[in-house]
Amino acid sequence: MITTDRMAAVDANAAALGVPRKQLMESSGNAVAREVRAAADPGATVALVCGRGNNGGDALVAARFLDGYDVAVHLLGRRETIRTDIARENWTALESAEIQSETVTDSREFGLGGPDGDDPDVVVDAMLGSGIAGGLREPERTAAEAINASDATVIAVDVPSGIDADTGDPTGGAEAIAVNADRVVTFHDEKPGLAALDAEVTVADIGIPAAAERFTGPGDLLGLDRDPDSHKGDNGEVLVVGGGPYTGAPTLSALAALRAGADLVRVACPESVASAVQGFSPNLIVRGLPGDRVGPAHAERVASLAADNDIVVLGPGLGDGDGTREFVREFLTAYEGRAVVDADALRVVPDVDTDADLICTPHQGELVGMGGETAGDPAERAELVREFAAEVGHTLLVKGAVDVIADGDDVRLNRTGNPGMTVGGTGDVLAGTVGALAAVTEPFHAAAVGAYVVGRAGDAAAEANGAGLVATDLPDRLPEAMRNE
Ligand SMILES: NC(=O)C1=CN([C@@H]2O[C@H](COP(=O)(O)OP(=O)(O)OC[C@H]3O[C@@H](n4cnc5c(N)ncnc54)[C@H](O)[C@@H]3O)[C@@H](O)[C@H]2O)[C@@H](O)CC1
Ligand SMILES: [K+]
Repeated sequence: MITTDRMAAVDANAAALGVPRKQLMESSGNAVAREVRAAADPGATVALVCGRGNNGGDALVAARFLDGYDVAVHLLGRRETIRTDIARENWTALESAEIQSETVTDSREFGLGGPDGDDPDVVVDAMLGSGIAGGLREPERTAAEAINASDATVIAVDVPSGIDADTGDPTGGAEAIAVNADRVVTFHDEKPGLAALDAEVTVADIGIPAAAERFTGPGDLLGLDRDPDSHKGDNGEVLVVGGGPYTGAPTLSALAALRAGADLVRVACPESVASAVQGFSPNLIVRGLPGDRVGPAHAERVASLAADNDIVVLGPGLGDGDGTREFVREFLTAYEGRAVVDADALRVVPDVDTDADLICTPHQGELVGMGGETAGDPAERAELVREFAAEVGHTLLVKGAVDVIADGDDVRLNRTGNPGMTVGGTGDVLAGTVGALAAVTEPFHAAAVGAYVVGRAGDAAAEANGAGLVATDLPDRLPEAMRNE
């Protein structure tokens, strides 16, 4: 099963792997034509009703694969209104090939039949697919009524027009009109909403490489854009809890969280290091905790600070001194929100009883310290991480040459990054980045995107600085790494 949003991400990842959308459209169109051949013998009349998006583009391709059939293409709009270059190129190809095609601009002029007014044997519904928003407008609405009133076998491309592929409900509300399809040929994977429909569903393999789903890619960044109307705080408030023996670690996490898009980043650290942390950047809000180590006496104060933030990043630079583990245990036992847990705080996770939603970011050694297992073979390692995530009941991001992200159900691999990133501090950057992302998206997605963009920032830093790469190079490169291109 794949949702519309995930499908869009996978599609963009496939393009980044060298399989562009136009190539997928060619496969989709071919699959639609095969479905027509399965439904009717050569010589049959086939009306392809095409919208102006890529759903329509799939049927424009199909028309080229239907030699031997009496084909008529109805484009719902003028050529200039076709929304994508690839669909327009396929329209031009049809016109050049002199395949019978007409443009419909006025719904009153829409008719499915040939000159004698008979219904065609097959109608291909390629008006709207995953790009639909709201109920069918004109001329799609009139065309849907005509399709539903005809005796033809109706084959829907990807999803019947007017239906939400994620839910199976009409996009215009319960009573709204949608195409009533006999068959649906959908692409790449089953869609959650199709099973409930009274139609025979075929899933067509369109050549999206499995790696487009298995590995992170630029498509995973889709949907993370800021809402232009958002206010301060809407894009995440992050509390970093750390420091004591180390000052750099919490600072790196906090700066990374800011560069990864958080609106406000607060650092709770021992008073002994508070002014040093503040000295790194005026953009940080620093809250000093009495003493030079974070300990159990601070659990209540940190809990009240945490309540004012969307997410806590727990661990950077905390160390493993007297009382640190007790602090982490006490804090997590009472905390019910979302947190990224890194470094020394990780050891506590497997045996703490918490309602918090955690993203743990261990490297292989820390994973073993938590009680997890690792393996040399990447596929085996991924499966072990998935099983361990299910066991601890949290999201895991296990750092390595290939990072493994798992939440017990899903597993994703990330291969951005480079050996130069084994320098100290890159893990703190990652924890802060994941923290900022987890304030605005789901934990698994946040962990996967975090790994991807920090690796990308590291790759850019390595290109600029070679073996001289240091962790402080990374935060400033995050905004560029998060651009979806
Ligand atoms: N990986 C993928 O996602 C692939 C998608 N493909 C096809 O591309 C389709 C998605 O294409 P698009 O994103 O171009 O979207 P659609 O072709 O579904 O819709 C395109 C346009 O229709 C208009 N529209 C939206 N709601 C409307 C409404 N209620 N009434 C009238 N017009 C409306 C909008 O202007 C929208 O841009 C899929 O359903 C599938 O058929 C395939 O070509 C191959 C791969
Ligand atoms: K459709």
